[in-house]
Amino acid sequence: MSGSVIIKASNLVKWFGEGEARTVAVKQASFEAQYGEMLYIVGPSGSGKTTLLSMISGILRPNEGSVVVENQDIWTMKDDDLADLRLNKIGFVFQDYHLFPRLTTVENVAIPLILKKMEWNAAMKLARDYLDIVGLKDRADLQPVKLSGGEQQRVAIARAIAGQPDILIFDEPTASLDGDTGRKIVEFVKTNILNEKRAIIIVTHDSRIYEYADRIMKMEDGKVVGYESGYENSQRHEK
Ligand SMILES: Nc1ncnc2c1ncn2[C@@H]1O[C@H](COP(=O)(O)OP(=O)(O)OP(=O)(O)O)[C@@H](O)[C@H]1O
Repeated sequence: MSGSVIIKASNLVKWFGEGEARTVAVKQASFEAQYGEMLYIVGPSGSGKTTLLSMISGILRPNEGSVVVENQDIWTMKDDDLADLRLNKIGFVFQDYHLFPRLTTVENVAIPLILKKMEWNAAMKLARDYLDIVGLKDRADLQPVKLSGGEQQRVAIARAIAGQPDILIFDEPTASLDGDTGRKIVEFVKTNILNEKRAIIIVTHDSRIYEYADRIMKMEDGKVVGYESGYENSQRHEK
């Protein structure tokens, strides 16, 4: 499936507020993401990255334009179908992990499985397997507060992949991590989580991880203004 389109966003427009208070956050943005690719979205603060992500993941309805995910035009779907798509096809890893502090790490990872109505014991068993994939099987019964930032990030990754999403979205994955841990996480994700049935989208400001991108899409002032390859970009940063 590598090379074919998993997300096609066309002419997306989103504004907030009305009249003089109106801010147009995304202005006619179009792009495609492909199966098997790690696509970065970069750009200055306020350039519309989060708003764009919210529209392609079925969270925020665009004012104009369309989003097609695996051949489904998501903003024409019924609410229930859109909720199913969000649960089954899209996984989010948030900058501050969003782990539930009172649950153990394995319970955190089991959440999407329970939401998909898997029986409790089976969900916990599978959640342990996902923790094993991210190298944290021995931390399964601890609460998140006992883990380092990099470990918590890996728990969030295990939880996101437990839902078996085709599209995995990371919002600033390295922002709370030191440079070395951040690079290791992204390298891990590229080697172990990305495959040809899946796409990974990363919003980041962190040029230290550009080398892992297949493509870097640049946004400015609500618009997509160009692309670079991760390699070109890391070469430039090394000069
Ligand atoms: N809910 C909202 N209500 C009003 N304005 C908003 C809202 N969300 C975003 N905006 C505005 O839309 C513009 C784009 O914001 P957005 O968060 O998408 O940018 P960003 O590139 O993700 O920024 P950052 O890198 O700082 O997260 C900004 O001017 C922002 O103030």
